[in-house]
Amino acid sequence: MTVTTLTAENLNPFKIAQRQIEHAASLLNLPKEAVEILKHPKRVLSVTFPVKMDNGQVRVFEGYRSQHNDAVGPTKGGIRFHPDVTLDEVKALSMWMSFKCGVVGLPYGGGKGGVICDPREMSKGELERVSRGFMEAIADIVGPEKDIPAPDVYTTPQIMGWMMDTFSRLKGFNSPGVITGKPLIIGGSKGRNEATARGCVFTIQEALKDMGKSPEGATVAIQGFGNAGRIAAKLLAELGCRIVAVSDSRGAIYDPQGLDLARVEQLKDQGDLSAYGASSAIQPEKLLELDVDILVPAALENVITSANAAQIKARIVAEAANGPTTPEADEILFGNGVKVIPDILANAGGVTVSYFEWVQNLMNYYWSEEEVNLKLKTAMTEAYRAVQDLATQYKTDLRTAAYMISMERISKAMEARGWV
Ligand SMILES: NC(=O)C1=CN([C@@H]2O[C@H](COP(=O)(O)OP(=O)(O)OC[C@H]3O[C@@H](n4cnc5c(N)ncnc54)[C@H](O)[C@@H]3O)[C@@H](O)[C@H]2O)C=CC1
Ligand SMILES: O=C(O)CCC(=O)C(=O)O
Repeated sequence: MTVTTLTAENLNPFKIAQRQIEHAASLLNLPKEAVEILKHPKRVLSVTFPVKMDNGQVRVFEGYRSQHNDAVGPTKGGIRFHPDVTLDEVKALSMWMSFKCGVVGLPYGGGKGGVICDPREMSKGELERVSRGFMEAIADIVGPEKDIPAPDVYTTPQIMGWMMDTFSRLKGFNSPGVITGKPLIIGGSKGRNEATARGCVFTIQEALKDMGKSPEGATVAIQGFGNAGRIAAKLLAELGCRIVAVSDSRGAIYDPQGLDLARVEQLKDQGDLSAYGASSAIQPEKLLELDVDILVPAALENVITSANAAQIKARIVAEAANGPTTPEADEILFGNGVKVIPDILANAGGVTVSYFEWVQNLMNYYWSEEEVNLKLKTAMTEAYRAVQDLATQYKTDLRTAAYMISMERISKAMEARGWV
């Protein structure tokens, strides 16, 4: 008799990122030292900083900045404000940034930051003081030629503006290139706010084309209704898709006939999607299992695991979020013929336009929105095609192919520098 021991799936994002690297490395012929280097961030800074809250009390916040690999160029990646931020999450997010930049061929390595806090419970003044406090705490290791932050979960253009201002004051000169995703008036790029979603939609269009399907009438469920999810909903609806379900941190709504997006947006602005109507409310986790053509996870990590992957009915899973699918779930989805457009490709539009913003800051010359969007379309479409071609060649999934392209690129840069 054989006894099968079921071990719990390891949901630690850092361990997951390392497994993804090892899996892609098994199909490549890279120096083993290069693979070992890629499995760890080069530098991690852990900080605490005091902030005076509105009630007069001082609260000490904790945050991190992880810089994964700078062989290709300075490190780049967002800053997350969320109560569940952990050091291992930030490390993984910085690793995913390196591979994301590699997929779209940007001259950057990966970085990421996070502060353990809940902006939904802070006043505007408290949020500003936390933002400035964190930038002051990490100022020594960031900069336009070192490490360039940007927005991520629960951080906004306004927060980028405050952080840029703090950095500039510390240095004694205006330094717009230290951070991207800024308000337009202080050096932001046209198109950056929509870029993550727009890039994701370009990849969905390519996937649909390969399947011989049209976006017209395709049904879509979107988890997360913030920068990535909300704008993806709008852009997909403009292409003729039917958005049947959306969710946020408070709940999910579903209408098989298609949601009235203008009303959903209005309710989100008022802070309560559930006011859409009781008959449309569904269990948030059920959104992932709806019978739709396209599923867009656009919230947090580890939402598609071995526990629900077999129940996913969507034909395309476009990962606007970072790390929504575990390796075990990837295997199940691939086996079931579900096309997963991996985070490091699907959401690379954000950092691509961040790169355009940084370039514009450095040359002090600004582009039209049309120019930005056209350059973004070219970058995303070419990246998608390269990843799809390699996946076909190796009979593997798109995530593995995307890792292979990036790891090869970073490894070559490390060799050229004499690191390995
Ligand atoms: N903002 C950007 O440029 C980029 C963002 N991403 C990724 O996209 C994802 C979403 O980020 P943003 O849209 O920027 O953040 P955001 O802060 O603008 O929006 C997050 C949304 O997720 C919702 N949410 C939070 N917890 C949830 C849960 N448990 N279930 C359902 N919804 C939940 C929130 O209510 C909010 O609607 C993250 O994984 C982020 O790393 C990736 C690339 C770039
Ligand atoms: O725009 C950027 O630099 C990075 C955005 C980001 O954090 C991400 O792609 O996950």
